[in-house]
Amino acid sequence: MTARFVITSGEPAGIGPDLVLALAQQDWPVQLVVLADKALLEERAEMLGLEVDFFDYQAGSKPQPSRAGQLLIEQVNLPAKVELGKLNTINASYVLRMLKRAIKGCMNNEFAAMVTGPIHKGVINEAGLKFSGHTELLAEQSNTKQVVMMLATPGLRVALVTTHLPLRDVPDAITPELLTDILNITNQSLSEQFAIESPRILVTGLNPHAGEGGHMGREEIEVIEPTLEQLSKNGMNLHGPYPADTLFTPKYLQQADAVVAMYHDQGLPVLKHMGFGNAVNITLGLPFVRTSVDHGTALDLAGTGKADVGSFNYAIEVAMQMTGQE
Ligand SMILES: NC(=O)C1=CN([C@@H]2O[C@H](COP(=O)(O)OP(=O)(O)OC[C@H]3O[C@@H](n4cnc5c(N)ncnc54)[C@H](O)[C@@H]3O)[C@@H](O)[C@H]2O)C=CC1
Ligand SMILES: NCC(=O)COP(=O)(O)O
Repeated sequence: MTARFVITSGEPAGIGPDLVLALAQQDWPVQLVVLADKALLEERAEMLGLEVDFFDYQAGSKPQPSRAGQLLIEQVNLPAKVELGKLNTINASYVLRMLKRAIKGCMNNEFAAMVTGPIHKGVINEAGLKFSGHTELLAEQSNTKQVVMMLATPGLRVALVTTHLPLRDVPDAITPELLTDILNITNQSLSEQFAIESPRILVTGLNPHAGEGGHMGREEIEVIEPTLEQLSKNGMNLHGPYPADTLFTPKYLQQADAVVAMYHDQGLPVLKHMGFGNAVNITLGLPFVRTSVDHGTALDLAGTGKADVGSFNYAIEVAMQMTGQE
């Protein structure tokens, strides 16, 4: 049977609406159900000069592959009119309603996967709604104790121990328990969802030169090394901790199935330098498949026709691979 994926269209003032319209320019072997305000998409399609026919999604209907020129929509009402590129706190609830609807549909198997468009974390917080990111919301709403953010581009996968928190708080957040969970989830997901036998995982240190034998920080000696030792005894194929500036060189990466980095801006700039526009963000450890774009809301590009849809397409393709559609 054709698989049905739910697509959240993201921050309405950004490029999310443009990207979902771009998805409708080609056929897909799965059915894509887009959560959005139809009037917003109609207006954006006109601006971009795109011909798209909109159809209303009927839950319970038989899924059919999505066809070029057509978009299946579930209506989500926008509280306020959108000005291109201008964030509006009143519309923050719209973004969260789409996400919660998608999560509910994935949890009850209405959808085989969710693919998310970019949201703006700042405006949601400005609206008084505490929000760190999709990753954290997905864990909370699906009652999952721990998830892993992993970005992937052909030739490199980077999973993170910590995600959206101030840099000042990172060292204290890296405990043996958290590191153990992150490595277990990453290892299990690479084996089961990516069919990699005994994945070879390289782990970064936290400090410059991985602490230089304790002279530049002791987290490697006190937390990272003992955790890797323990998990290696259990049979995991782990290597490190390596200085991040050594690990992210071809000699090391050629032999890696994934890198586990300690924090967001230790791992992601390297991945984006290598594959921006052709990378995907995957949340591992959830009871369903969730993929997303590698970029943000690009407010400067909304409605211009200059947004690159490469990462969104790749996010759908990876969701198809992960759900056995390819
Ligand atoms: N998946 C998600 O929901 C993500 C959301 N964000 C959020 O996005 C917001 C804006 O973040 P920024 O740091 O400004 O990053 P950004 O990715 O929105 O923009 C950075 C630069 O890349 C360009 N760019 C981004 N996507 C593009 C695309 N598809 N095609 C062509 N050019 C593109 C933009 O024009 C800008 O010059 C923040 O609130 C951040 O938290 C950031 C990353 C991922
Ligand atoms: N850099 C990735 C990012 O910030 C997206 O995070 P999330 O919203 O998918 O948790």
